Amino acid sequence: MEARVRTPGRMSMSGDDLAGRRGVETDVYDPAEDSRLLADVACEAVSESDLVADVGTGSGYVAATVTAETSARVLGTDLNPHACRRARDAGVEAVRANLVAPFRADAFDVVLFNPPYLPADAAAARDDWMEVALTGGETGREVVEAFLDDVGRVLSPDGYVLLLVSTLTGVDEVVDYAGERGFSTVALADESFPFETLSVLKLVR
Ligand SMILES: C[S@@+](CC[C@H](N)C(=O)[O-])C[C@H]1O[C@@H](n2cnc3c(N)ncnc32)[C@H](O)[C@@H]1O
Repeated sequence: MEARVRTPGRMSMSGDDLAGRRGVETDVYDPAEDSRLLADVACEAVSESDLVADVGTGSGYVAATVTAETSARVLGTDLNPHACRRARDAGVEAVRANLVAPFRADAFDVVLFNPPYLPADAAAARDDWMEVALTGGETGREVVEAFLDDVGRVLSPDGYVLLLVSTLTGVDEVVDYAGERGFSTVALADESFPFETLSVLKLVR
């Protein structure tokens, strides 16, 4: 599966852009530069013996890439049933789940998440799966914060999170929120685009 580079990316999407994207999209987020950045960092970080969760797996691109490059077992999860089907078609073990809710404590060595992070535009809001893939409530951080509230529970003692964030979402706010949940944070990679910088944060306790 190839990551498709979108120009411009989701960072610069207005409501019209979203509508246009929806016009050519189905129900599943196609891999883009954010997916590729997270996959690249994860391929460097993950070991063969790790059990990995790819939360919000979408097409399964990140999970499939990490499995192919590292031989680690990667379980994909997504709220969107169409995404779960598409990920399975790509060879990914995928389950429908809200974030990490169904998983037992200490289940994963590594949790990956390329979250919905755009602040929602109430005027352009649509009740569909692309909205779920792209927007994180009024601040853009609502899904990320819900994730940070629970992800520590499912991490093994030496486990860590690789989280894709954007300057559009407020990186400092995400780092502060993670800190309040007991995580320290280091940025492993950054990539700048005209309208935003994407970073992959490693969160450890
Ligand atoms: C930006 S897309 C990323 C897709 C894929 N990981 C990638 O990098 O190409 C965000 C994904 O998170 C999923 N998602 C949104 N809210 C979720 C939730 N509460 N629980 C699980 N998945 C969720 C969306 O359905 C979407 O597939």
